[in-house]
Amino acid sequence: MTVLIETQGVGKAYGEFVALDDITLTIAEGELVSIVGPNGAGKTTLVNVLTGLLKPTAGLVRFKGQDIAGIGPVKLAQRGMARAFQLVHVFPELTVSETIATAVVSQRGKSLDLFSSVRGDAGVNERVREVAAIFGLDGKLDTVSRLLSQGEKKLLDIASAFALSPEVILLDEPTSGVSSGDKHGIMTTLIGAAKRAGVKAIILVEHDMDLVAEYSSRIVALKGGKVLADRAPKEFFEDPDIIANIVGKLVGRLAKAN
Ligand SMILES: Nc1ncnc2c1ncn2[C@@H]1O[C@H](COP(=O)(O)OP(=O)(O)OP(=O)(O)O)[C@@H](O)[C@H]1O
Repeated sequence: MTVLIETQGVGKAYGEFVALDDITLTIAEGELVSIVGPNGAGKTTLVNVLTGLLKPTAGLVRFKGQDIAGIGPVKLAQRGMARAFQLVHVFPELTVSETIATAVVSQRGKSLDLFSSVRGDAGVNERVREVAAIFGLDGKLDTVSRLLSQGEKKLLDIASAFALSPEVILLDEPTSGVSSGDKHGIMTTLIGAAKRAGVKAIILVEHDMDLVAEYSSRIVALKGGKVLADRAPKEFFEDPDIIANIVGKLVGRLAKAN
């Protein structure tokens, strides 16, 4: 298995507070690795380190063998790892086509003089239509994103990350805010799209244990900034310690939220 991402002894402190402690893990081609854990476990901090947004205070983080500590999302996307930008929330008045075009243009290193240049750029338009079609959004190209359903907004966010043609994609609660009936539809759409688009690995941060159990090839559980478990789903959900420390708590939280 080709390793795409690896951390060795990663630590991250916010002042005196240790949010990540000695995290060593790998993510290889073909994997869908879920990162789970209770509130405050360090998931967001870890993901920010893995995507080069935060520089760890200790240890190494590498993507395809190269140090990516703190390199930032733009450089990281150019090297092949992308994360949904939540553009839909930032620019609710942009259409589906303009939102995806923003990502395509940023990847091609063009200036953001978007709407004069993009409309006439056949290459960009073609890529926008291609990405929209993968996500079933081709009928909505001229709809402003504010008017999309919650599920469509999620798909548009993820489509924008796919527009960067990444090898690795990071999905941070891709179905949050979506009704439970639509969650599996979104997951299957995006996993199918990832395969078709040549994405080699997916990192998923997710609280919904149903989704984690169904779609992960491996699960990394964090607690108090440490790796509590790093296992395949079957072993993960059969371990009573994990059920007590992670799954039970999250299921309890979901039950309260629903
Ligand atoms: N910028 C910061 N400064 C100080 N402490 C922080 C900062 N960011 C996060 N923390 C703390 O670090 C710990 C880990 O936070 P993090 O957001 O990574 O957890 P999480 O697992 O993503 O939680 P949640 O599920 O609630 O989003 C928390 O105790 C949080 O309060």
